Amino acid sequence: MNPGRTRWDPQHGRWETTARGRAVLADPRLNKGTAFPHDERHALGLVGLLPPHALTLEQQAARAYTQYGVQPSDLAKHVYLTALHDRNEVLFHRLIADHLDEMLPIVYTPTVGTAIERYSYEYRRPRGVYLSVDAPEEIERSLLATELGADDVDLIVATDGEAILGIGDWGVGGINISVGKLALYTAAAGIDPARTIPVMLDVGTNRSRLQEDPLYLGNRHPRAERAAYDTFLDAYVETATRLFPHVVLHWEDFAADNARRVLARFRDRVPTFNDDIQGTGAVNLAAVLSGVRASGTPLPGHRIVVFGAGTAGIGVADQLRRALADEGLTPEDAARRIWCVDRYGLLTDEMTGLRDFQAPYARPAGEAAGWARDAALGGIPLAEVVHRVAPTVLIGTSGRGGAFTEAIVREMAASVQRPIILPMSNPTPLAEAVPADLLAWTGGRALVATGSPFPPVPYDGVVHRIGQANNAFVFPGLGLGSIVCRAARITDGMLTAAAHAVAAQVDPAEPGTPILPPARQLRPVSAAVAVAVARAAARDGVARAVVDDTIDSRVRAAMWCADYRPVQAV
Ligand SMILES: NC(=O)c1ccc[n+]([C@@H]2O[C@H](COP(=O)([O-])OP(=O)(O)OC[C@H]3O[C@@H](n4cnc5c(N)ncnc54)[C@H](O)[C@@H]3O)[C@@H](O)[C@H]2O)c1
Ligand SMILES: O=C(O)C[C@H](O)C(=O)O
Ligand SMILES: [Mg+2]
Repeated sequence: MNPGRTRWDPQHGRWETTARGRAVLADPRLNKGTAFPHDERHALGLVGLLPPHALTLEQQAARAYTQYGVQPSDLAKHVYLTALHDRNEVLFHRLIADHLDEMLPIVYTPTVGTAIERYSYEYRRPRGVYLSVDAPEEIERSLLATELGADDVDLIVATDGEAILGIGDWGVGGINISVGKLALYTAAAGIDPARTIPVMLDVGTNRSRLQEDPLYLGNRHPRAERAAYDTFLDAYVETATRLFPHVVLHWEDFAADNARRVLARFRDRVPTFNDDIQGTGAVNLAAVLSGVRASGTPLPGHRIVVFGAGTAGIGVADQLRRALADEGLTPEDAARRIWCVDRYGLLTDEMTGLRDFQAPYARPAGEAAGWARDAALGGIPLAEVVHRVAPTVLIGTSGRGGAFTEAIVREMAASVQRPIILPMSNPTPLAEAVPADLLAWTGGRALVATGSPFPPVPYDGVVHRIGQANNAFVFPGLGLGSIVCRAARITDGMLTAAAHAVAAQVDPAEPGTPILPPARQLRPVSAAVAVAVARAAARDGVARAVVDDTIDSRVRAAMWCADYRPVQAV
């Protein structure tokens, strides 16, 4: 079977291919299955290879939805969608677009977590590009194997699989988070899937169970030491940006130290962002701003506790601090409104082992001198911090399911009318509290949003819909805006703009209204985020394309939709 050459012809809005027959059906970009019209069947050598009657995309999507519906578990649904993705990309994206609310938890958190854990068992076909720390010299050849040229790639999502959601090191299975994020880019922001690449940066795994598993598909050695790791990442960024000069580089699910280091190393050189630090920081800021509006107290009047001071937690704190500074506070005063609690308790400046990115939030030891310490923990626990600080905002980025206990939440709610409580950890079992409990413990007063999706909670005659404080509300629009304005860098100003754009999409004044928009509005929300991001890029002097009054329509015109395009035999 000769796969032939296939390219997208933007001028005519069609695929051109030298492939014929079964090679066409085997290419998920080209394959329309039973929807191939008769003229294309003839031109592409498909006559006789398909049953005679041609269906429409809508009919195919309805059939696929039925097939999806009879899958016995969420993992089976994920596997079904993955197989569909590998057969027919347009149909996959159409199905997701038609059922976004329902399928988001399957292609994305929480089920993507299970799929990552089960990767080497559920494996059917490869997707994306797998790069190995043991062969940095193969990076160029591997990226070129996609057959994509210099002008063909807008976006790469890469992970090293060390800190997947809150479930830790899953090695090569992490490719599924890159794939899942890209599915969201397309569903939410209409990023053309053919112009993206999911990448697995396989630097090994420290999970011995994977190293010893005969079916494990990744490198079977411990994670590379720092020098080899850095050489590999340098080579990846150098090669990717040389081959694809317009590419935006998205980093996902790196462990905290590498996440910070890698971002700091490249953010002033190329358009790049870390989703867990910056995307999360921005969606959290959106949720806080929206909750703050509902609470009636302006932001500087709030006391914020962040539980879990790692990649996401400090990313969240950094953007809150900037938002407070925007309200006129000095950076020091802004940091004083934020109390961070990590695995050894409240961060204080007498702590040993404080990480450099945590240091700005360390409280002066004197402030907490008389506070109760927990001997087993080795520091001041969350309960004591809540007792002493009386926070108005409580954020969970710890990956510790159930950490916001009834006692803690009741204590918080005793001194604040509308407590803003955001258990952001994923997947679902790791949420610091579940919305039904939070509403029960606060007499329905809590303003809640969660990292993974939760169903609405009826309480005292009001149905409370639960917003999803997930970076999915930010990264798709951030990517789209950056691509459309050809951003040379991704600045803090672009992230703040994204947060404000998300917050502007909701009016949480009505009882029961979520503080973030519903997932089914991801597309208009992402368009608004993209416009705000492009404008901010222009203000910050990093937009390489013109950003003027036409930016709104240009963003919308750039959004890809899941429809079949003509396939031209050449
Ligand atoms: N909703 C979102 O958009 C979003 C985005 C990114 C991350 N997250 C979630 O946040 C969680 C953390 O992710 P991360 O990438 O920041 O991981 P991380 O490992 O960098 O950070 C977790 C932090 O929690 C601390 N911690 C662990 N046990 C603790 C305990 N008992 N008490 C207090 N702190 C404790 C760790 O020391 C670490 O600093 C994950 O569950 C992840 O899914 C959510
Ligand atoms: O992937 C998600 O659902 C959000 C976030 O990036 C996470 O790591 O939890
Ligand atoms: Mg993540």
